[in-house]
Amino acid sequence: MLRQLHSLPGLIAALFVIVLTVTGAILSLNPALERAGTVVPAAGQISVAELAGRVVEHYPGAEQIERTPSGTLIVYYTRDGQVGADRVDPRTGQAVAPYEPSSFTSWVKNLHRSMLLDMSGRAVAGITALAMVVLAISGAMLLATRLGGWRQVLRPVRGTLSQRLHIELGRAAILGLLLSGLTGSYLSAATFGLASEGMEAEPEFPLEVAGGPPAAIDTLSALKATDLNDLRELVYPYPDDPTDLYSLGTDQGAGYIDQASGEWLSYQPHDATHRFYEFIYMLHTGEGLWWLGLILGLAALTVSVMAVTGPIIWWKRQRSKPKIAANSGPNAADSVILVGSESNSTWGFAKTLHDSLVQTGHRVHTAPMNRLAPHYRGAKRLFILTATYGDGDAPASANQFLARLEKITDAPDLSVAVLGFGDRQFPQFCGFAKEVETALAAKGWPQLLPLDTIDRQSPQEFARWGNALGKVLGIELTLVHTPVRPRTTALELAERVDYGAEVQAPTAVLRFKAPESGGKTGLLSRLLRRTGLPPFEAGDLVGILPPDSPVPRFYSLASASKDGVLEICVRHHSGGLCSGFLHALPVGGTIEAFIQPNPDFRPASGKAPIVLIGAGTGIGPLVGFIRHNTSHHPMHLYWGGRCPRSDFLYEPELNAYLADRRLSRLNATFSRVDERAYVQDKLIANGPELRRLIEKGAQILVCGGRDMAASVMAALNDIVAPLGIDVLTLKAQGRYREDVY
Ligand SMILES: Cc1cc2nc3c(=O)[nH]c(=O)nc-3n(C[C@H](O)[C@H](O)[C@H](O)COP(=O)(O)O)c2cc1C
Repeated sequence: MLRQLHSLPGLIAALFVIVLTVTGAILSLNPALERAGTVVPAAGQISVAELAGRVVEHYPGAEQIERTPSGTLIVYYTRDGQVGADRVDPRTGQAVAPYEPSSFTSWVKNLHRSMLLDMSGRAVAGITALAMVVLAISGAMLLATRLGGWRQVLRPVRGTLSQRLHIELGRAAILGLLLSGLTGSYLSAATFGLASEGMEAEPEFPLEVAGGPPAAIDTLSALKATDLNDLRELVYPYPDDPTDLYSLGTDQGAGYIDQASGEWLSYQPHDATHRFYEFIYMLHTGEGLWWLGLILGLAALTVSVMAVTGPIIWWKRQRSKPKIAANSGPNAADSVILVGSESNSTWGFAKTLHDSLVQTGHRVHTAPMNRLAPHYRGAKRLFILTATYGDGDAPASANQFLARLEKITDAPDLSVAVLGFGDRQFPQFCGFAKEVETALAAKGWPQLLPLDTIDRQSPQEFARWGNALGKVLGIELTLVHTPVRPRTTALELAERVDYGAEVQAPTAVLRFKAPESGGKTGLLSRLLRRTGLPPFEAGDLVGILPPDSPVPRFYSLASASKDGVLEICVRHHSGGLCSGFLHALPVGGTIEAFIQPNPDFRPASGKAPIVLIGAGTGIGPLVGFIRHNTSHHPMHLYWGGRCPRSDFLYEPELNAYLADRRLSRLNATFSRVDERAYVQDKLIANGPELRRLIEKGAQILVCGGRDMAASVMAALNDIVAPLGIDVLTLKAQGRYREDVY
């Protein structure tokens, strides 16, 4: 619901919001520009009488003096039968320049207020301002939900570039946008009589005047008692008419002043509602508060970027959403399927189960696990199909499931079957599915079937689970699902560097490029510096499909697409289908591959040092980070291999990076030399220095095998213990990230 509330008005209003905010940002410059070209005396320094006295010396035909909210003084006058208007200096009363309101500003103002139309345009502008309020509030609530509560809303965020831009800009600008949206909505409501503007003071016109010869303007007591900074306008009496009066408007009220006595003959203050209206007007326009205007203008500018990133996020979500037909509502369904997935393959299995149950007459509701509802009114059974990521962690669509489950107190009237999807190569095989099963059992949720697991999307294992489920449900259930082959790109091996054969750790650095398309396109691509590679960053994953297998194997990327090559570092495991295929691949040979973004595993921006830790092929993404460290951010690398003569991966590159300061410190250790040591031993030896780095806010990125990662974590726990923290604290702060396999 919250998401719909955020995305629907967002999409509809995007265009109008862009017009409103870009024009708003332009207009917000005016008060500051005006202020920069204006002398504003301190309060109590110049009275209206003094100013009027100075003005009259230069403008004997002055008819009116007006002061804008930013402090610009404009004198309207008649000279030789011609009317004119000048900006004047309050200290001398002399002209600064002729007053010529900018036609561009009036056009922009018109566009901002009414889309260059009449009242219908004003209504659109008002509704757009309201939509901006809805967007700002629903966006903040979405973020709070996503980050686990209002206290967490300032936590670092992860995600794709569009997501991070959208959230960071939204966070920076939200208060400004809320203020602009709320004040804009109020001003619009006032235009349409839905809110009151109050009454501008309308003093009575005095019927009697003191009479007698007019006194010099700089001696009039009412003008002497009025500070220049309170002036709005002073209108002079008609020349040679002793019965006419001065009309004076100030921030507080308005009235008429006798030409001869200089006394107020009538005066009326503005009412409180009008003063409130003017205050809101000032907050909206920044007129009279130029610095606020600039802040609001900057906030408004972020909207144009968010109006692009928002639809990109929405479109990507729509595209990746599986199309589930006949999806009943959560309370109308008798069977509920909840899906935990990161790269969507589990959705395919869920859809097969959904369709089969619908065909056998069931009403089925299928949704992501994060949408677990507190009640499913008519449901008899709940199926949880979930993948596992990281080191037994939840996939993206299930990362809030356990927290939601925790909040449900009553065991429901339905029974549950959990089916885990994973890969037996990972030590925490289906680790998250097991965690879910344990949490459900601890809460006393009845079991429909014991936990079952599917290795590498095996259609046979899924069909077998379907049979077991059919028996329990008393129906014929045939689950036939062939995993959809991911959309891949062909890449050609351009270069390989081999290491480690002598130490029984054959490892290759493989560099792929897009195959030459030749002809015109190739030339155009070269001219446009296009690489033909899909976009990726170092630290993302590449999924490679070995021949005769529909299931991809993932490798961490050591390059970014802007480098023009896709680089990975692969160790040959005996019997390994994909590593065997890659090690046998000759230069010129091709692979089928696709990118899986891994935005969590990246060096943080900012000045804090980065500590990179890895062993063996784990150096791949770490080298990528160092290669792109052209701003010479302090980076310390700890890496472990077997023997410096045989498997010192990337040795020449690392030395070059040390020389040009992309790498601050290289700590390489080897396990098959006389002083044998592993990377965790080096960490312990350098404990005090690491502690200093961590105290300075260092971020730690670990990449490599699971055993190494466990030893590194244990060593670092000992190292940071004197600081009163542990690795889990650093993890929660986003300062300890792992890419472990
Ligand atoms: C980076 C990464 C980490 C993974 N970690 C695990 C794991 O710890 N345990 C496991 O059983 N499977 C793991 N897997 C395998 C996935 O859970 C499995 O491929 C699953 O079928 C993917 O489902 P999805 O496409 O719906 O996300 C991992 C896969 C990747 C790419």
